[in-house]
Amino acid sequence: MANSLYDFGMIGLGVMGRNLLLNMADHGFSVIGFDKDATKTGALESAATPGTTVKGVADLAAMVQQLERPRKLMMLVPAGQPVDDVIASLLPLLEPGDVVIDGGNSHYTDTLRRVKYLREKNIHFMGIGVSGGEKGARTGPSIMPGGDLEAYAKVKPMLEAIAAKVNGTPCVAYLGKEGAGHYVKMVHNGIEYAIMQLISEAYTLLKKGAGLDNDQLHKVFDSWNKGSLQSFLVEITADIFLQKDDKTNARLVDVISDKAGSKGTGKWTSQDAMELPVAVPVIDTAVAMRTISGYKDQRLAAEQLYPAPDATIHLNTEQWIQQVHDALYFATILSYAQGLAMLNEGSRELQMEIPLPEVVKVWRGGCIIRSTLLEVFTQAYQQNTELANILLDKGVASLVTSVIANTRSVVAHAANAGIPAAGFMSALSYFDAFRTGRMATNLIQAQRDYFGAHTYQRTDMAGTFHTEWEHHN
Ligand SMILES: NC(=O)C1=CN([C@@H]2O[C@H](COP(=O)(O)OP(=O)(O)OC[C@H]3O[C@@H](n4cnc5c(N)ncnc54)[C@H](OP(=O)(O)O)[C@@H]3O)[C@@H](O)[C@H]2O)C=CC1
Ligand SMILES: O=C(CO)[C@H](O)[C@H](O)COP(=O)(O)O
Repeated sequence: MANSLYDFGMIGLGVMGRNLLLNMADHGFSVIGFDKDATKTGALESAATPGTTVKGVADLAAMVQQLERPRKLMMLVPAGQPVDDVIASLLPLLEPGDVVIDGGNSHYTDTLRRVKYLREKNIHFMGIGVSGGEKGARTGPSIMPGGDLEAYAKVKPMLEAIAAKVNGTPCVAYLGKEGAGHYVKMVHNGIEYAIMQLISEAYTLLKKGAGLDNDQLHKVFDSWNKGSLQSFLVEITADIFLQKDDKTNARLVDVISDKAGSKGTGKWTSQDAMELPVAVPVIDTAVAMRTISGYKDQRLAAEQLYPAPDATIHLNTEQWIQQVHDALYFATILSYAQGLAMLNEGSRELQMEIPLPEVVKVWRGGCIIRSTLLEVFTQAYQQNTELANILLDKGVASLVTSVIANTRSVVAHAANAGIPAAGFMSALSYFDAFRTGRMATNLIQAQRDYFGAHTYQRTDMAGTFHTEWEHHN
């Protein structure tokens, strides 16, 4: 491409950066990518679709000089210090009006700080959440932009071109002010943690409770993926059970260590939810379970100390599979409900103006939490754009009601059989509290007033009251 300038630049040619850039090229944009590792710039060029314009360079200044003005650049580097390092290296090379996008999983408070810092230098900075993993980035991710509307207008045609499509509609929309894009992506990941935890519980309930082997588990999850549980995570779970290990004759899932890692977005969701406050106990539980998974030595020691009850579920296998299906459906709805309630409250508290009807539409395709349920929620928000919690929608309520009895049965059986199912239990407990008009928390308020003169409100008259409680023994 002698003498011509490139439409778009990418910094960081790892899993996401390389694939997103190739996706842009496939949609007719001329692109240039920078990575300090020359093997990655070479790999970028050799992976390009013939006929597309893709260049890889190991010199940041050379990349910036070859971009069309105003420049449009994205970085896909690890969150935290690397993002600040890239900004510091870029700043002397940029001009007022240039657009810099952070497409990684940055914490929204870092994004707020960077937006402010770069605004002072007349550089547009946008935090954009991208979901879909390696394959999604290459063929159509879900994209969650937030921040500067003027900058968004400049990159909107490109983002709409590369995003996943659902019925022809691109899975990208402007999702609010300042750090909103990264806030929405953080909560997306919190919901992702929750649903992954629930699927792992369904797996253990079927495996330990009913003795299903990997082929049977594949069939169950595959059939679930053809019905009301249809989703990306259920689909890949079905695949996982069939994968053979190339080092042994075993199925790969059986030789993978049970320590689950994390990069922090689930934990941030829990932390920020506590801060607001808004209750997201299924997400909290999912984060905690990954933490407990790391206590391998302690768990092995405890296994010797505390013999497990008989884990067999004494129900007809087909009946048990149906009950676990229903419990997974129930708790998945609860996971979305908690995440969306957090977005509602976070948007209000932080004045981000996040449009929830758009969020659920953007999540319908391309992202890790895409599922047929997002269509249900899209309809719910069409009925009421101000819905504080999707559990208050009548359509959602009828779906939840249809599976509640089986969910209660699964939770009771899991408790009796000693099979850990904290996600299901937590979803059910949240639901039972949420649908209770008068909880037992009047007693907590009485205790607070008893020991700390924290006062209380009454059910029968307005005002704030304190009692000198009598000590009765
Ligand atoms: N993988 C996934 O499924 C998803 C990841 N994300 C997020 O996207 C971002 C990128 O992730 P991913 O592509 O998986 O990560 P990778 O580790 O595959 O790639 C990161 C790239 O960033 C480069 N890099 C690291 N530090 C710097 C630096 N200081 N300056 C310049 N370049 C740097 C690395 O270069 P080098 O190796 O040459 O040092 C590498 O090419 C992260 O924030 C991640 O959380 C978002 C959605 C999905
Ligand atoms: O953003 C993503 C998916 O949406 C990334 O894959 C992220 O790394 C997942 O989180 P974790 O690594 O903590 O499981």
